[in-house]
Amino acid sequence: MRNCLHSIFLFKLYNSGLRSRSKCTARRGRACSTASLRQPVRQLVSSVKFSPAQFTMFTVFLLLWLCIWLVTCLLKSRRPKNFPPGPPVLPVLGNLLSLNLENPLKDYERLRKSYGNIYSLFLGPKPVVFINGFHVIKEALVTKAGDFSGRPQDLFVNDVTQRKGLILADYNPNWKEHRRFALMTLRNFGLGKNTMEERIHGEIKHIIKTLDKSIGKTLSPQVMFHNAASNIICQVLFGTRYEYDDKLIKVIVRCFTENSKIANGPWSMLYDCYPIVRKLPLPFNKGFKNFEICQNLAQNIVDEHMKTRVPGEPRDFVDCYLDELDKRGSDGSLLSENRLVFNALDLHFAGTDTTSNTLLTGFLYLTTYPHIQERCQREIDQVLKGKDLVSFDDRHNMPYMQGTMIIPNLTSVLNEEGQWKFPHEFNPENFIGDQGDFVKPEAFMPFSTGPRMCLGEGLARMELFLIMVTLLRKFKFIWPEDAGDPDYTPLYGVTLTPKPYRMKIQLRETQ
Ligand code: HEM
Repeated sequence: MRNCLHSIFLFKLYNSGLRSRSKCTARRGRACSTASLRQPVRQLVSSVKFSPAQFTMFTVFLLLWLCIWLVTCLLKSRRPKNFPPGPPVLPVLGNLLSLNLENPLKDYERLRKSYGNIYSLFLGPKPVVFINGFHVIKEALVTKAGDFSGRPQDLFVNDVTQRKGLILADYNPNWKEHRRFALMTLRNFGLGKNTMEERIHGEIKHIIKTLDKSIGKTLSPQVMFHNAASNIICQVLFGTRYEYDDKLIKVIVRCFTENSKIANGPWSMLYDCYPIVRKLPLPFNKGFKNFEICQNLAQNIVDEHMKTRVPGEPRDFVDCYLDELDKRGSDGSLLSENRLVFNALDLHFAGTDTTSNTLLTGFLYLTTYPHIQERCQREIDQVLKGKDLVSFDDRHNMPYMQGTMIIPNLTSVLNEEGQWKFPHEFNPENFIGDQGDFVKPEAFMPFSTGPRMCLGEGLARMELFLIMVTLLRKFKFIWPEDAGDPDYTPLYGVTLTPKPYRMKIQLRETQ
């Protein structure tokens, strides 16, 4: 396994070397005066006259060069010895033609069935190894964590985020320091304490206000859940929430959702495979523009904090980071004002798209499986009785409700035969033990596992539980009669999003 990663790494080094060399040549070319070149070139062209023998030699030379190029491509795209199996590789294209680049999830599953849990593909000329299934993933991410906790540094997303964030940071002291700082600050701001629950309940009031306006009508929940998730993490990061029609947050959330799709889309795949296309005006440039917009907005927020902060009295993550910078001074720390902007953006993105898409998936299934929705509501009524608000601790008495969190991510493990009672069904029974108690199967790893596992898991779990219970207690969610059959196929992106849908809102009769 280490060998596989090693060859990918070498390939990346090779690529980046080529890229920087071609840049130098281009720069040198630009420095020359084009006018001074034109004259000798014209003279050369007019003085060249081919005899038939020269022409034949030239053609033979060209054909020979083409053959050498083809053989080199063929050799480059052959699987190295001991490399995991996979489908036959085409020169230059690799296995790109065997994938649906808009959404390759079904292809990955098909290849897994043909070649086993560890197989390889060539994305263009780049070899990559896919690992699937609970045991293999656990062995890689936990047992051999040191070998598998790095992150590639030569992809579209690295260039967009300028290699300064946390999610894609390589496994190095910079990642370690920023991860430790983020975890510590999240804890200080109430993760696992009542303060965070209060913040989430505060946001739920706004969700309820939006739903109340739609009683008896249908509503597309996408923007509402994205804004709610964004506001919860924004309060921790920037000490503020934004109204759902606020211009700034609308722009940021739009950039996040677009970039989530662009980053896993066909154009960024092209960008990753063929460095030669990177400077061309192709649709992936939108990703750079979107990120720049977010970066400027986040920089403004940080600038505002620098003006209004009281050192030693942090209001939020940004203030904590600035306090830490003061404390460390110039002791060679890896924290910096510039990195603050990128880390805050990473946390904002990671805390928005993920949680909101999970809520959207949850409600899609609950509206289309009304018997499961009703069973959840019976359990909620029974446990909460006269209680005003649900608290995170109530989850211990709601085994069925906890079991509704099915997340179509890390799909190979979350659907794996042998790991689940009903591997291909939306069925909370997957999480119910013989005694009717809540049981979390080992294969439930939507937050990943090992040192790079999600650092917002605690916050996300709290958000999902409190939001779902509160909304299910008050409202009934109905699949509209004229909406046709539900389509559960997710849209592919950094996180999987359900296709846009509408749900009908009713007040529950018990209310
Ligand atoms: C249902 C919601 C969520 C899901 C399913 C989820 C899932 C994941 C997964 C699978 C990873 C590992 C990615 C990798 O291997 O590189 C991850 C990493 C991460 N998540 Fe989440 N996440 C969620 C919510 C959140 C929230 C609310 C936050 C914000 C506090 C957050 C912050 C992060 C960060 C910063 C990382 C990178 C950690 C590192 O590389 O050390 N996530 N998440």
